Amino acid sequence: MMNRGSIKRPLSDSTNFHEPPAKLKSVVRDDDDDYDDDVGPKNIQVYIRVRPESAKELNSRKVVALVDDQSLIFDPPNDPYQSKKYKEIGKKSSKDLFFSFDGVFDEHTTNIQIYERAVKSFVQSLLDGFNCTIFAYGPTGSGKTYTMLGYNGEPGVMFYTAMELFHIIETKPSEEKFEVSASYFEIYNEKIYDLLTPSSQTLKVVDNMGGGVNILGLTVKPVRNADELIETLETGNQYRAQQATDANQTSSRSHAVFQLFLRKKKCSKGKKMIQQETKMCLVDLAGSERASIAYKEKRSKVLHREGGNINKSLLALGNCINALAAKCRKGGKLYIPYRSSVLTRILSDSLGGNCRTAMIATVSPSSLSYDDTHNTLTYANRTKGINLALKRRSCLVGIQPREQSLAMDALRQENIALAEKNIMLENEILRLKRMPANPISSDMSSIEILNSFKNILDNLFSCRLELRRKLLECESEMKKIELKYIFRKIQSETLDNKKPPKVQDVDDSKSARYLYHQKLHYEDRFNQLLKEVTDNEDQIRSLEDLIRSKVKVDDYFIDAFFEKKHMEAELQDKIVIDKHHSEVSYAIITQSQNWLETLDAAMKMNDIFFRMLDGLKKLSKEREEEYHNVVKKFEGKKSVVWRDDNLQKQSSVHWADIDNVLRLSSYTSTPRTPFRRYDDEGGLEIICAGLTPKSSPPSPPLPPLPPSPQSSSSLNATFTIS
Ligand SMILES: Nc1ncnc2c1ncn2[C@@H]1O[C@H](COP(=O)(O)OP(=O)(O)OP(=O)(O)O)[C@@H](O)[C@H]1O
Repeated sequence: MMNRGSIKRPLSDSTNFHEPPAKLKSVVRDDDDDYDDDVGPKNIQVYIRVRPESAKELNSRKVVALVDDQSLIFDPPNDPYQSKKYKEIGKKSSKDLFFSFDGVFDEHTTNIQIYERAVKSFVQSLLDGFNCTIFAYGPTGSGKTYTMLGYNGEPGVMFYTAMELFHIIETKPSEEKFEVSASYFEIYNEKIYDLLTPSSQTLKVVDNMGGGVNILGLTVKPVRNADELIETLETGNQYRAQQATDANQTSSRSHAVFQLFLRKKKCSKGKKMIQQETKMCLVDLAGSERASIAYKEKRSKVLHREGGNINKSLLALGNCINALAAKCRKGGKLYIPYRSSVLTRILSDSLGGNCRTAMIATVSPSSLSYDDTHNTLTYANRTKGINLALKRRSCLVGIQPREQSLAMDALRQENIALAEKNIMLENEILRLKRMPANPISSDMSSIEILNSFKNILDNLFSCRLELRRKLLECESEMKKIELKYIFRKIQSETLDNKKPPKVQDVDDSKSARYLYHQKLHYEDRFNQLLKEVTDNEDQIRSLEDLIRSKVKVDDYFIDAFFEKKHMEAELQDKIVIDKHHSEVSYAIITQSQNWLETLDAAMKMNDIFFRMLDGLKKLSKEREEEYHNVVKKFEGKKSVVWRDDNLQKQSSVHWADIDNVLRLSSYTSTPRTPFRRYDDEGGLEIICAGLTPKSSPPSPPLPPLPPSPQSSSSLNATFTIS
C-alpha cells in the first residue's frame, strides 16, 4: 500500500526534489495498488521523464514536483508561483496528486542515465530468453524522440541498446552463437511503411500460428555488429514521416517501431542444444495530445485524419492496457481488444503476456501543458497495474544425455563455488563472534548508549554498505571501459602496422562514441558516489566521536562494535573486487580467443598464398624460411623473433595499464577505531584501518587487552544493535 512512509528514500544530490506536502490531498492509485507491491517481478515498468522547460515555457508555473527518484506530485499546492498572476482561469485549487512509479527522472537526467536505469536490464533479459518492449509515450514535444532516438550529441536509448547488445554478445563463450536482425517501420494513418526499404507500398499484417502477427514483405536485415545495427537505425530514421505541428516543429506524426530479433543457439560439439528466439520492440509513439490542440491553426483534412488515427491507436493502446490491468486484478479470461488498431495488433505479443515492457512517459513541467501532463501521468499510472507471468522463449533442440550431464556439471561447479563462499562468510562471522569483550566495560552503560543510537547507526551503516558497493561497482565499470580502450589501442596499433593499403580503417567512430558517453556517465556517477561515501563516513565519524565522548576513552565494547562494522564493509568490498577480477579476466580471455580466431583465419590465407607462390616458383629461400618459422611459432613448436616483435616492443600499451584495470582503489574510508586482530596464538595485532588518512588525527594506540578475555557469548547475548 502506498503511504507517507513509503516515499522516504535516499535523495540524489543532482536532483531538485520537492518536499512531500505535510498532508497529501490525494494519492493517485488504482484498485490494483495492493498487488503492485506484493507480487513477484513485474513485467511492466513505468518511468516518467520530465523534460527541461522550453524557451516558451520559462515564465509559466511548474506543475510537476519531484518528491524523490520514484515519485512526484502533480500540481502541488503552496507553490510560490501560484499567485493570482499565474493561476489558470477556472482552476480553483491545485490538484495536488501524488504519483509513484518505478522511476522518475528530472530535467537534468541524461539519456544514458535513463538507459542505465530503465532499459539496460532489458538487453540482458532479451539474451536470457524474454521478449521485451520499450515505448515512449507522451504528448507532442514532451521528449519521446529525444529519449528514444536522441538528438545531436546525445544518443537515445535505441542507440545504447544496439551497442550494448553487441558488447554483451562479444563477451559470450564460443559455444553460444547469436544471430541478430532488425526491422524498422512506421505506422502512419493506420498503414505500415517499411523504413528500411522505403516505398509508397503499405504492408499487411497477418496472424501467425504462434498467436502473434507477421508483417508481410517487411525487410528484416541481418546485422553482424553494432555499427551495422546503428546504420540500419539511422537509415530508417531518415525516412520517418515528419510534419510540423503547432506544438513541435519536428513532430513525428507516426508511431516508429524498431525491432531487434535475436536467435541464440547454444551448441555443444556441433550439435544444437537450445535454440531461443526473442524480439525487442523499441517504439517511439506519436504525440498523445488531442488533435484539436495540436492542429488548432493549420487545419487540413490530411492533418485531421492523421490526428484522428493517432488518437485511435493510442486509445486502442490505452484500452488494451486497461483490459490487461483489469485482467491482472480480477484474474480469469478477459478479452483484450488488440485487434482494434494496427499498433495494438503488432504489439499484441509485446504487451503484457510473455514480455517485459518498459513505458517511458515523457512530460513537460509547465502549466502550459497542464491537461496533457495530467492525462499522461494518469495513463502511465494505469499501465503500472499490468503484471502477468513471464515465460522464457526457448526450446530444446535434440538435447543429448552428454550435454545434459555437462549442464549438470556446470551447475555442480557453481554450487561448490557458492558453498565455498558461504563457508568463508560463516568463518568470518564466527571470528567476529569470538572476539573477546572487555570485562571492565560490561556494566552495560556502553551498550545502553549504543542502543540509544540504534536507529541512526543502523541507517548510517547500511547506507555505507550500499554506497561502497555502488562506488566499487561503478569503478569496476570504469575499469572495464578502460580495458576496452586498451583492446582498441592494441588492435589499431597492430592493424596499422600490418594492413594492406586498401583495407578500410578499423576506426569505428560509433563504438568509440558509445564508449566515450559511457565513460563520461560512469565518471559523473563515480564522483557523485564518492561524495556521498565521504559524507556518510564523516557522519559516522562524528557519531562515533559523540558516542565516545559519553563513555570512557578506551571502551572495548564500543571498539568491538565499530571494528565489526568496518570489517563487514571490508568483506563486502572484497566480494565486489573478486567479482571485478573474474569479469576482467574473462574479458581478456574472450578477447584473446577472438584474436586467435582471427590469427587462425589469417594463417589459412597465408597458407593459400604460400602454395600459390610456390606453384608459380616465385618464392625466395628467405621468404620460405620465414613462412615456416611463422607456422612453427603459430603451432607453438618454435620460438622465433618476428620482425613485428620489434614493433610490439614499441606498443604504447604496457603491463601497468592492465594492472591498473585490475585494481579497484576507490575505498578511502578512515575509521576512527583502529582494527584489532588476533593472531593464531591469541596475540593481539593492532592495525590502523584507514587507507588514506584524512585530516582527523590518528587514534592513539590501544592498551593491550586483559589476559583472559570474556567469552564472546555474553557480548552477543546482550548486544542488540546490528
Ligand atoms: N530531456 C530533454 N533535454 C533537452 N531537450 C529536450 C529534452 N526532451 C525534449 N527536448 C527538446 O524538446 C523538443 C521536442 O522534443 P521531441 O521531438 O523529442 O518531442 P516528441 O515528444 O518526440 O514530439 P513528437 O511527438 O511531436 O515527435 C526538441 O527540441 C528536443 O530537443
